[in-house]
Amino acid sequence: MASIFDTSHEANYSRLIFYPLLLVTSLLWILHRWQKNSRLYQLGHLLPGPETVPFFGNALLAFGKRPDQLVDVALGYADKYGSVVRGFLGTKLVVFLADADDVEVILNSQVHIDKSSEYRFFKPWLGEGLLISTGKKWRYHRKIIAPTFHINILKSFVDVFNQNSKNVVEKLQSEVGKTFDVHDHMSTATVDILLETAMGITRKTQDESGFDYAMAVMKMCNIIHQRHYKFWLRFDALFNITPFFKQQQKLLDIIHGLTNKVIKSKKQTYFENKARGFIPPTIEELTRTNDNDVLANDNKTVSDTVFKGYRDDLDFNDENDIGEKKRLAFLDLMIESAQNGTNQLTDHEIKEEVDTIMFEGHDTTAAGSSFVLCLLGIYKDIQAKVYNELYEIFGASDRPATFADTLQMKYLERVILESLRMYPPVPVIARKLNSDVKIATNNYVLPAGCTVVIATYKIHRSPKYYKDPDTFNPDNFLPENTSNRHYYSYIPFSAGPRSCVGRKYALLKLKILLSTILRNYECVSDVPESEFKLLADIILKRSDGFRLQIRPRVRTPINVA
Ligand code: HEM
Repeated sequence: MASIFDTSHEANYSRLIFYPLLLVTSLLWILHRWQKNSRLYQLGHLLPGPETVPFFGNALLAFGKRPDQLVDVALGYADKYGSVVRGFLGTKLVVFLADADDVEVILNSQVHIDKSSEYRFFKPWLGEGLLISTGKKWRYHRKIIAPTFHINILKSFVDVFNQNSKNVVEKLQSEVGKTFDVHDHMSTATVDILLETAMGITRKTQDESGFDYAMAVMKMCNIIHQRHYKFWLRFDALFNITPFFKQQQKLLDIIHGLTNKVIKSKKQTYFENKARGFIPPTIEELTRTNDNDVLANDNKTVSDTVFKGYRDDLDFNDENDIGEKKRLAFLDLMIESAQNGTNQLTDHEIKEEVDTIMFEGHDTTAAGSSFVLCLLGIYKDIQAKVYNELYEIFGASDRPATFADTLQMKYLERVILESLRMYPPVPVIARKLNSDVKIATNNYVLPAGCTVVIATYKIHRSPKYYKDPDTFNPDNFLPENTSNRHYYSYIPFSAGPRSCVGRKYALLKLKILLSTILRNYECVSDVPESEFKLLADIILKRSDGFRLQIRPRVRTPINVA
């Protein structure tokens, strides 16, 4: 009796395991067949790339790798397969492009402007701001935001850039004689500058909330970085049960709390001023150019030439000095034009744009300036040439830089551009295709629905466009070397209609910040480039830290061998 009972119990137990297993296997088989028959899969497999395994595609290739190892993994595949490489992350097709002709097809298009799904991690923070919005909304907002970065408005920020650069120099005094991470200082300075230029919050008017905001921006960037390289954090359901989610909520309360508070108080001030008969100048008035202004060749920056083939909506330095104009932060400009009816932005949309500018303008320039200082610390002869140029402009004086001075910093500008070539702060750009695209390489067709990753870092290091691409050489940006180079072989700020609106702002700020530091300190770095441990999440950084030493500068010209 007992043995009969045991046998039927075992049979029940086997059935309990067998049927669910059969169901799961059948489902996986159906999924696999569906995957194999899908258009994305079939067209994707016509592109070069590593062997795939069922369900995972190529996702396992990145499994167990540290974020700093992923850069080498990705570069290894690019070396093996060439300028077009496909990979499957499960059912998702990702195509990496590293040829300027192919990249131009995507970036120069008015159609392929949608960001890839990875950008959704920014949504709780930036909402539908310029970085992630698309379609009509993006086009409308871009039309409103681009003029607020007009060169005349940027000129009015020169004092802010100078004052904050001076603050950095003072803070750096405590680092003399030590080895320290210069990125911390660049990050703080960048947020301070942004608080003032984007929101009009100065050190004087800033209370604790300004400092908390700066800290929250830095920590939010960190959480988003984690979501990019920790695979499981990509799923909202999992992310929402981790401590990161709670931390994110708190940080967003601080960030949005301050932006909302500032918008409210700025609007109130606007109405009070209006009642007293004071109307601030409009964007049109601030950016109006004088027809008699002649474009002198001396007023062109190196980047005016480098970026002239970008076909974007940013103006050039096409005028002489416009004289003293009132300084208005981006937020003031947006409020003013919303109130006078020039734009239809709601307070909520203005908040999203200000938050976007705070994010985009922060980590990018902090990383960019840190790379420049470390590279100059390594290449002393190049640093000497930069200093000699600064000495010619400023002598031994301590006077702040003017906009006209920045136009004379041609060698420094080449150094910045070269640093952005070798270490582009945004190392890749990702787009989602809504329709098929034929690219120049082998007439390959990239199918609708795939994600295109433009491998800026790889293009910038291609021997096809740069002689000795792994050597730091600011002369790569001499006119004779730039004139015949493919425009899309240099895209640190992206290019085309969706290029970085902050490009001119960034270059002007970098010139003032870096020139002020270099007039006061000599940089020394004993970590060669070969030992940089690059970490590419959203922004390219060094996981080994931006270690630097500084010495007070002896203000005399340096003999360059
Ligand atoms: C060295 C500094 C910077 C670099 C290398 C850089 C690079 C870039 C790149 C590559 C993009 C395109 C991103 C993409 O398509 O995924 C972008 C977009 C953008 N950047 Fe920058 N950026 C810098 C500084 C700034 C600054 C200082 C600001 C503002 C103050 C800014 C504001 C923006 C905005 C708003 C967008 C979105 C534009 C759009 O989609 O229409 N950036 N930036």
